[in-house]
Amino acid sequence: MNNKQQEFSTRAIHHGYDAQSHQGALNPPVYMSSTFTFDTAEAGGEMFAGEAQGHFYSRISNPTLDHLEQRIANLEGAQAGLCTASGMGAITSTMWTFLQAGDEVIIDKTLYGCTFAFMTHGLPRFGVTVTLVDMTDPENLRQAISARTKIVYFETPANPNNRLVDIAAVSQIAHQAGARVVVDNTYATPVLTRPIEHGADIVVHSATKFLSGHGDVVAGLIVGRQEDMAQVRLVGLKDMTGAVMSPLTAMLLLRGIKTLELRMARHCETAMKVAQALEAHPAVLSVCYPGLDSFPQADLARRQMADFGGMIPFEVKGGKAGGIAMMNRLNLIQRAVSLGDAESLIQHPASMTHSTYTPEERAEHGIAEGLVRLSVGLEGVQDIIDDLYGALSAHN
Ligand SMILES: CSC/C=C(/NCc1c(COP(=O)(O)O)cnc(C)c1O)C(=O)O
Repeated sequence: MNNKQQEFSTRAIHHGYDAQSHQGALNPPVYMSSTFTFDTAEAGGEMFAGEAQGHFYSRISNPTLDHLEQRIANLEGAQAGLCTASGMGAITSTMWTFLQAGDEVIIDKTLYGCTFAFMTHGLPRFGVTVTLVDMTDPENLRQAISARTKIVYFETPANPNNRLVDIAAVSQIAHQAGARVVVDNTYATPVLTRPIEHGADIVVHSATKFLSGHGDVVAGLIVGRQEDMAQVRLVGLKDMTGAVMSPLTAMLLLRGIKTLELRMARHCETAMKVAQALEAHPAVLSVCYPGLDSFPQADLARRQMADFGGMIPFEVKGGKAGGIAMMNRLNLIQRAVSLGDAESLIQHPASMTHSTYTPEERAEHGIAEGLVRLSVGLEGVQDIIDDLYGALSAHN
């Protein structure tokens, strides 16, 4: 194949793997091996010293994970990748690698609940200052950033309210101050947004979600420059967290990623129709979907996203009680946390994924008590809409 970059799905299925180099196996072998033998005692010493290449212990590297790391890096347009046991494993391994007491991290005001807890309660216990900034206006970052700022961190779209951050604008400001930009790309995936192409330094994923797409793994992925990924592998992952991925999980992720582009197209197509149907219903107060003209950051959505994702946060009349009652009347849509699965899932952030925020913090960070979050699955769109309308029809 000439050096023209192949299309996304071609790379998602084939990049970095040659069956003829693996007994003709169409799928990469799964190396369920915790340790690897040395040809000589000296060779072992050279590997530990980093003077020789190769696998010696699966907490550091593994051949099956290697295939997945190369593939996700290619799809995100990064030099290198790293697998972790969970999205939180990806986030914490990255943060511990580049931070020490006295440093500052600047985070956007809306993050997934456990990420928010790690940043605001975990890091400060170890002398790291965490500053919250509303990055929907990059000028707020310019006012807050300083030479102490080592990392600028955000999600776009953000969990749970789909708030966007302008990656290029924020990266330009962060780099002027010498900070690294770390973007959680779980919601968009590289199909819709590739943060590295907009100037970000590191991308993290909860691969538990859209990337695997079948609700059958908990996993994380990190991509970035070669030297940064080597540091996260040997410091954050090997020593600080040990949050390593099983080769079996890597195999399931390689399988899920083959259909990522196909699935994201269906998630987005269905979500657009569901968002429009919700917006038209009299019992619905607000729908925050980037593809709607009513979305407050519609211009940025069209600039930064190839399509608008599968996540729909919305509010119904009656506040929290109304949202909970509506959720309990659903039949097809499953009441469950997590997102990006074939099954449509619905949950209540204030009492579930974002219960780590205080009520005051939720109000401050745009997470309404009555907000419900729908992850639009791959079922028939009319069945999803009928289930929602059935649950809303009883709404007074
Ligand atoms: C207990 S709530 C279920 C999990 C949910 N989210 C996870 C998540 C993580 C962390 O990823 P894991 O460690 O793989 O779960 C990181 N970054 C983002 C944007 C996420 O949404 C959830 O339902 O919103």
